[in-house]
Amino acid sequence: MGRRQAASVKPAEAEEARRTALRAEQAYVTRVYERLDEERGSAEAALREGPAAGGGNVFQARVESAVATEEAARRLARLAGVEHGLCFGRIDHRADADGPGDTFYIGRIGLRDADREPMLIDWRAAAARPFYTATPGAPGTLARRRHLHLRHREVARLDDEVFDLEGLDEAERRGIVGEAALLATLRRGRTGRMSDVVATIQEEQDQVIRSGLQGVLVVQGGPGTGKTVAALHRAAYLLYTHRDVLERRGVLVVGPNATFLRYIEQVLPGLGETDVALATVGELYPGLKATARDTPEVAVLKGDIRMADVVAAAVRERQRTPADGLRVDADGLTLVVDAEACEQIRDRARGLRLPHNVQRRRFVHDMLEALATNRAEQYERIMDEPLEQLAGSGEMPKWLQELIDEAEDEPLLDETDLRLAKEALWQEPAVRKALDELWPELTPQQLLADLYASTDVLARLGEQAGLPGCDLLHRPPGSAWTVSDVPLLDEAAEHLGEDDSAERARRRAADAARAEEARYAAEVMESTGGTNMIPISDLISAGELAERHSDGGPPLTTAQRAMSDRQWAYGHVIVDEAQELSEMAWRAVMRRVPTRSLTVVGDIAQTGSAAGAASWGQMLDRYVPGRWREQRLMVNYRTPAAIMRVASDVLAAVAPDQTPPEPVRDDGPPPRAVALPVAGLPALVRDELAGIGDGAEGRLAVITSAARHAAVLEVLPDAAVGATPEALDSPTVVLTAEEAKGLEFDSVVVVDPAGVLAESPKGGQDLYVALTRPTRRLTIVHDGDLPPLLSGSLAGG
Ligand SMILES: Nc1ncnc2c1ncn2[C@@H]1O[C@H](COP(=O)(O)OP(=O)(O)OP(=O)(O)O)[C@@H](O)[C@H]1O
Repeated sequence: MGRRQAASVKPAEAEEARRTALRAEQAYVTRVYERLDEERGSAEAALREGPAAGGGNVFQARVESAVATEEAARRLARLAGVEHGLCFGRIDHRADADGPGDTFYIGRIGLRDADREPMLIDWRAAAARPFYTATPGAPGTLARRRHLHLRHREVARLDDEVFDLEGLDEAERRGIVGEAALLATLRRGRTGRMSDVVATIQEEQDQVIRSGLQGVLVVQGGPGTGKTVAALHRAAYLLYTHRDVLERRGVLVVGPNATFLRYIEQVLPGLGETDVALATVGELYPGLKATARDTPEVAVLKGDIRMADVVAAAVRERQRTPADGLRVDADGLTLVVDAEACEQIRDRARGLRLPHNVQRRRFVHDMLEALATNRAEQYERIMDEPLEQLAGSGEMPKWLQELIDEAEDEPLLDETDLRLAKEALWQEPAVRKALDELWPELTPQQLLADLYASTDVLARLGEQAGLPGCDLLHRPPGSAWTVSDVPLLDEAAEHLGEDDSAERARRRAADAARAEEARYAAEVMESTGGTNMIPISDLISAGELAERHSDGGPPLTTAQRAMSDRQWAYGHVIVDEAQELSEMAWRAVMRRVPTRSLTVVGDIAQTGSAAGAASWGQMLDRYVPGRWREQRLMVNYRTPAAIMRVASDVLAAVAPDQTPPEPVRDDGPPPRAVALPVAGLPALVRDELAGIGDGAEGRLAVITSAARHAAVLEVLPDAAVGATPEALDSPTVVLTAEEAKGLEFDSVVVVDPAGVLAESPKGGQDLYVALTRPTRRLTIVHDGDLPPLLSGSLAGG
């Protein structure tokens, strides 16, 4: 870290200097917190006061104050999130000929004093950048970087890195204090939640964080290189730098499972950002929270890009024409539309290039017209029969013949007749049934459930799309939706258009809410003196006022609005553990960010899903051919070197073309392998928990093969299980390797490594993932032979 100490300072002097420095920093930090309290106070007051007392235009004021209140609420949320470690750094620029160098304090947010002078620089501001980028080799204009470690509002410790001893005055030189801030942070026990690293961001991470908003940035890095944490800081940085666009359009973070999202959910609020949408792929389709997983074979099929063609074909299958024409019994007649006309009507509807449910309106309209015309023709024939007999008998009166001759040139049905006839026919159950069968209104769920229900259709459409084996997707109707179904539902929704009936219901509910608001707004008008006191030009109608006030609850945040709207276009999307996404999942993600402004975070060496990525190009070139940029993170901040040696042996065997990251830590006990039946786990887990502290801080995960999962749960009944909310809060949790992805624990016990290897769909990546979860201790438990690829770097036990 390139820290140079002032070696000549005597210990007593150094101690006194340290105390003086601490006192000075404490005084500054106290002032900063006082300022934070003042800002909170004024935001709270703005919220409490609500609508500003009316001047001449009470309605305009009400609307404006609603906006101000929303802003105050947002500001309050931002201020509430930054209490912990508000100020964490200080940079001293070198003195030069013009005088002493500037000193800046760096914090989670920017604060100015009552005179608008900066007290705290937001870590994302350009002025804070040297705090992250200065190195001994390239210090820029910095003389010193100081880390302030706070405990609540107290300054507990200082760490200095001095780049230019000459650039500091004598008192400052004596006051140089500290131990490398990064390593101190890394050695802390895990709390079950990811925390921000805003005080110790490393330079290669800083480049990721501050990379431009436009285009696709791939952050490729081995386990523990801080990809996730850097991506989250990037979200906060982008929101700060491009707030105008991103606050409106929103930022979405896609993570591998709900536990992972919970694990990271505190990072952004701690960085002052509370309005970011977090979702798994299983939650991308509003209204659904799919968590069930398919077998690897099925997941591979559902994730294949050719499924897009299968879904498109499944929709076309539902736009039928009867081979012998349509015949419907209605009104005592059998109405007929011949096969050729049916096909023409279908093709006309298809030609609209609109979604199926919208095309359906055209199809129904044209079919009703054809049926109505046919009915009129039949009626005419019926009417004509007695007339023809009359004419044949030669007894046709002249006046009647003239009328018949006149009518010859008139259309069978005029516009009004046609409309009425169509309306009448649409009320006929038999007509509706027939048209629904030919071109049904469909929800994505119906389409997919019907497709999965038919082995024949699956096989046929799969073959047509060049994707054999689709009959494997067969399953009974009513089965739970899986994560791999969600991109297919999304695909189907694109073809079908929004569900018309659901949309109508939503509109009705919104209308009702608006009516209620309008009533309320009218009451406000009345109680505040009526409309005649307000200049007409400034008047906002009750309806308009209601419109702006949502439906009575707290206003929806951008993230909430975005998450409930399938067609929302985000300003930026971050995909974590992105190597796991299938081709179809990428389609669903890309749909949500038409500007293609994305951060893609992952590690090809950790791809566990059989449908996941073998390379970034495989997934991204389709959307941004050759236009994505890659940044690599090479340093592992999580896993100590001895444990990484074991993991690296596995990586060399399962993915020899991948390079493991370089560990920065070299502490902790050596990893060990223990020959032990599952029944011996409770004692081992007890010892391990004792080894990582008092249990209040330390977290332990037992990562097991699926084969041993049930047996492990039986002997560890108190442990939390799987990707559940408790998983992060319990001292011990039992997980599969897939569930452990992205998480970390002080101690990890890997049970049945041979099983984990054998079950890994890609051939071993899951074992690599499991071995790279610990921050301090690793124990491998086996009851058969240890797989040879593990024995090289392990101590027996
Ligand atoms: N600059 C840093 N300062 C302090 N801690 C850091 C820093 N960078 C990373 N870490 C810590 O290292 C650990 C690993 O980070 P993170 O989970 O982001 O890595 P990752 O690359 O996403 O790993 P994986 O691929 O295994 O999911 C976390 O505890 C994180 O807080």
